[in-house]
Amino acid sequence: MPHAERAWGSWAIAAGAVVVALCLAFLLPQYLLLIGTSALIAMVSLMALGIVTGTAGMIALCQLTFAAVGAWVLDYLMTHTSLAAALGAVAFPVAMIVGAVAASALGFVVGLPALRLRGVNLAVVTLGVAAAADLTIEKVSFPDQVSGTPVARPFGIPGIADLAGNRNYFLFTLAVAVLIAVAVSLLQRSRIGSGWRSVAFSERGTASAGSSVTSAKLSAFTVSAFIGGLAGGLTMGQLGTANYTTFSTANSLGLYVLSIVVGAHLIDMAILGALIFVLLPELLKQFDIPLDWADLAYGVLGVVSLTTNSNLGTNVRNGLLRRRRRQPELVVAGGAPDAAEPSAPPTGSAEVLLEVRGLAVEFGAVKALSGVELRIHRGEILGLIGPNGAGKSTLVDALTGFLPAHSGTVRLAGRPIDRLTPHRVARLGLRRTFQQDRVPSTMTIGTYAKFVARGRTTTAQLDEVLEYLGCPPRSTPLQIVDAGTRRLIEVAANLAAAPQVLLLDEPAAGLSHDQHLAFANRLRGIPERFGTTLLIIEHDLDLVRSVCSRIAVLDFGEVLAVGDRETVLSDPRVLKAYMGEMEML
Ligand SMILES: Nc1ncnc2c1ncn2[C@@H]1O[C@H](COP(=O)(O)OP(=O)(O)OP(=O)(O)O)[C@@H](O)[C@H]1O
Repeated sequence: MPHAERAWGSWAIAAGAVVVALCLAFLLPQYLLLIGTSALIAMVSLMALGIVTGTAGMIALCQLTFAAVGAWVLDYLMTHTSLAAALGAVAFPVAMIVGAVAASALGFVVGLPALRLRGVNLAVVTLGVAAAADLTIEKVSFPDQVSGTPVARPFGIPGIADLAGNRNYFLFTLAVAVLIAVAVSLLQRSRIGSGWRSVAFSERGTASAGSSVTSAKLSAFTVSAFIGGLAGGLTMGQLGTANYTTFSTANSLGLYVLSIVVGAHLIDMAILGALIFVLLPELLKQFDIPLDWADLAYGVLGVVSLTTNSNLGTNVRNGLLRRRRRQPELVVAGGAPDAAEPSAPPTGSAEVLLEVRGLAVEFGAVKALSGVELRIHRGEILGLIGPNGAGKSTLVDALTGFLPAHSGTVRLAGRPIDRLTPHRVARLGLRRTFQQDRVPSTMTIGTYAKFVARGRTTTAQLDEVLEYLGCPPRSTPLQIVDAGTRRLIEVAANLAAAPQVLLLDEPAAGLSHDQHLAFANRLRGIPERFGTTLLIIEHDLDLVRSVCSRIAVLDFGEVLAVGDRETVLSDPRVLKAYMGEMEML
């Protein structure tokens, strides 16, 4: 099913849910209206958590701590200050937003450890935050408990003893939930959302696209905490009062498991999660089963989701949208060689665009690179070859900022870049691709390429570069693209960013023979057509011979030879270095 169709499917489900909720507001009795409001608040919490866990791929076990902060600040402003008297009907929404800002500040702080920690270590830290918050709130208590005055609902809506009050508060919560759903949906489709999805798949891939991994992670935590804080404010309005058990660590854990079960980064699935959240306890009550069994049910569903690498939400979604069960066929790049392409490799100008002097990298006792000197001229394609373990990938890592602990200097168009972070290097116009797959399967080709290009391309230019390299159309989901084609898409996306120099680390791995030939033809035309100078690491010497005018050879971390291809490939030292791989030459 095309991506656009799926997006419309989500909107249709969400719009249908809003209509149903509006109807229910006028049909449901008092008690069910209260449950409906709880479901909407749970939906908001799930959307918030879905940003950090589902989209950005980090574990956060303190989501209700953010809600607690939002609720506490709102409670304080409404019961201990003159805000309500000064602002009247709008005091509640204003206090709710101030509470959410306070929660987002905490989210930023909690996100800081995420810059260094991943997986279970991050889980432990966020769990610690939740436990510390539990203890603190138990000690300081909620302001309404100290004053004995419950929080007044917004716009003069009466309290929970009143049917009209509960209906109006349900509608208020519905309006807030819809606004948040629209905002989250737009964010997910924006550059910021692409950054979250990219960082979940590969931090190196994100940095090489010129995006800051730090910003992506911190923004995910901050936005998630902001929305969590709004959910806390809504809870205060719903209950009028709160204590330390309302936002407990155990409830945070339950919410996390629920988000795993339903895949809450999809907004329609946050609705499903909210329904499970309120209906499961009701069902248990009907059968006189203790409510603790709900936690057990979440636990079992969570374990099933984690072990089967699937979730209830996606399964229900697939069923609702009647998506075909079988895996769609892989999309592969076209591969017929094009006779119209230039036949001689470009030689470039005399200008040195990238200059490497005395570069050395050590991994403990291993000298991966020592005294590397290299000059790449504007407009050329330089081949970098060498036996396995010679230091080729290490060189690309060092040039692009991924190995800060190196000595020597690197200059791009005369500017020193060797102390810059990877995303700064990428933004200055030195881009790279990877040997391993760093292309996130959660995006379409177009979304990914636009993210990598950082606004330096128009849709028409993007289509041109994709077509030039024989890639599938923009709307194709990367999930159904084969591994070799994904590398071509990585090259195309980086070309769309119009870098000065692009370093390609084994770009032809995984391509068929036909695709190989077509790719070689296309590579030769890149400097002239797109103005990008290339350095290519490749084990396939036929490809190197056919596209590179000059070749550099690395062996045991040192430059063994550099010069025009015939001279280098017939150099006896190079032949010796390749002993055992002689048939390649
Ligand atoms: N993170 C690391 N820690 C320790 N040693 C490393 C690390 N990365 C690379 N090395 C070592 O540095 C040397 C150069 O490795 P590198 O991957 O750069 O070689 P390569 O020429 O790219 O090899 P290949 O062609 O197999 O990709 C090897 O001896 C490798 O074992």
